[in-house]
Amino acid sequence: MDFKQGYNRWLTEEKVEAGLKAELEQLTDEKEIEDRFYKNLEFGTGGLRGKIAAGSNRMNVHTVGKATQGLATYLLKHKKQPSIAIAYDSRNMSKEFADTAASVLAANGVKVFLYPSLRPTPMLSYTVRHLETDAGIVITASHNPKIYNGYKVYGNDGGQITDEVAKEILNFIDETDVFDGVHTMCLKEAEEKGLLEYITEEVDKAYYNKVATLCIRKDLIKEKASGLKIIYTPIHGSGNIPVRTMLKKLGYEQVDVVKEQELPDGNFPTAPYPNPEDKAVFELAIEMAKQTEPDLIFGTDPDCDRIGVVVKESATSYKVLTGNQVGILLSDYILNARREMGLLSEQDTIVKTIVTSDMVKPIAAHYGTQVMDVLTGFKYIGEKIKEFGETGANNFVFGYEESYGYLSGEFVRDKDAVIASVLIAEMALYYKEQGKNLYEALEDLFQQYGYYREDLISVEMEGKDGQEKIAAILSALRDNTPVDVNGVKIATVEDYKLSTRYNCLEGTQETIYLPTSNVMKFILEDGNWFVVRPSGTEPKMKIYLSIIGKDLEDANVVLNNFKKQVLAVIGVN
Ligand SMILES: O=P(O)(O)OC[C@H]1O[C@H](O)[C@H](O)[C@@H](O)[C@@H]1O
Repeated sequence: MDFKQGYNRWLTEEKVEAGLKAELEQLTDEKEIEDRFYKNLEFGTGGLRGKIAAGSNRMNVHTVGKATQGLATYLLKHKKQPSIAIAYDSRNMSKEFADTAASVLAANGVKVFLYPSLRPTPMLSYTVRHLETDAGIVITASHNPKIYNGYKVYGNDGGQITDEVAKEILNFIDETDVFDGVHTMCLKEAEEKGLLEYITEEVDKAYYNKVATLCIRKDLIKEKASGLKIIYTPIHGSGNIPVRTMLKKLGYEQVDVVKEQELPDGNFPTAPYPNPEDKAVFELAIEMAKQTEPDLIFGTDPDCDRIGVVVKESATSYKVLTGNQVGILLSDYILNARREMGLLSEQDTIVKTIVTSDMVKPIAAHYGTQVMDVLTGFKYIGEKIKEFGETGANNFVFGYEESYGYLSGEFVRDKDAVIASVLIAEMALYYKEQGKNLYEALEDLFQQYGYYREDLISVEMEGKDGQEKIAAILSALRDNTPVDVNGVKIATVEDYKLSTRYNCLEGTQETIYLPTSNVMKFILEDGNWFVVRPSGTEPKMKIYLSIIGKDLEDANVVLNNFKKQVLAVIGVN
């Protein structure tokens, strides 16, 4: 795409929104202009995600309008009178983009159900199922910094759209001219014509009632919840009301919210990177904890699909558990509680992703249950829930990713930090009754199943050059496959692009039955592994590492060494 042509068109086109045009007129840096116009913002299975700014490769009312026009065309092709639910989070421009999407859909005759105020992403997933709409949209860039926004599309099953559907929608988007091809209707007119309805509290209530059904040790909660001291931070996002409502409903009376991070604010003033993976977002919560000594500290990201848990490690130090560690704790807790309640069955299945720790495997084996691996992305876990519903061969009990996403139950088909907060509170309460905090409970699991440790290295690679560099690194790994890491042989190479699992020791190969993706996984003879993949949501290459140590200290040493060795193998430093 000739970026100069695109730039000139946006400069001269009448329909360009005045603020965006003014922004474009100010641009002088040729590289910046190229990056904004060398392509259209990509629409993939994750929908759109990009910087909020003017340009064809940016998030703005025009690119959102174009994507929505493509989506409307897709819906109308498959259904005579389609309907859709729309939610948005606390980000800058989220409400505006939600309104733009509603306006375009209504103009195309699609019936829109729009939330009147911010809601978590998982509540949209629920709403699609509850209102039986044909699709859903959430405006959010999840945990990304404030300059980003995004647009995720859901199917009528409440899960994020599949690769196939995304491709079909993309074709319609590509056929749409960003200015002349997008229909719009003012929202007032849409309401009058019955094409727009605002979603009422009835849906919130139905969702809260469903979440309450996921508690396992119900008596324990009834008797003891009021004694658990919790510090919670919504990190300026959409979790504040739903998480507190749920905790209150269940009887957790002692919930202190971090005041400075309580209210929605798209500038994330106290947490520039509003990601519960980042310890910095918990600094204020930890300060509070030093005064009040709570039993549990946790925080949810802006669209409340991710959750981070902080534990007290020693008298003075607090630590954010990794996504893997919370997943391990919850997996064991859920299976154990199900066993105690007589609910456990061989069909019980935990679904995780290929970049998530394998420590859950011996745990599931201990309870006689199963673990299934899928590609990175919660949509693949959502797809499994759907498949289990169809075949009846498995019973979905829990799904999680190392990236701080968890889900139990079947009425939501995406990671849900409201649900996770309720489960984590119940788990903390259970261990409190045993005289342990979550850190001690985790230590017990390590002792029983092995000292699994994981790490994630994210290498920033911005723009077009960055994309090319990541592709080149993966090609090099594919073409000149490493044979060892510091003398330890690589036993298995999984290439998810070619769908092959190669046993390097025996020279045999089998097929991987997962959708294709440009991901390489290397499993060493000693069971340690690393994975390389491009992030689908940020300009980053991600390297995931997993090792098993003899004890906590050994695991730290092994992990540190492994990190250096793997970086050397990949040729990144
Ligand atoms: O592709 P990445 O940047 O690693 O992000 C991967 C993550 O993207 C989104 O947040 C999805 O909802 C997650 O399910 C997924 O894990």
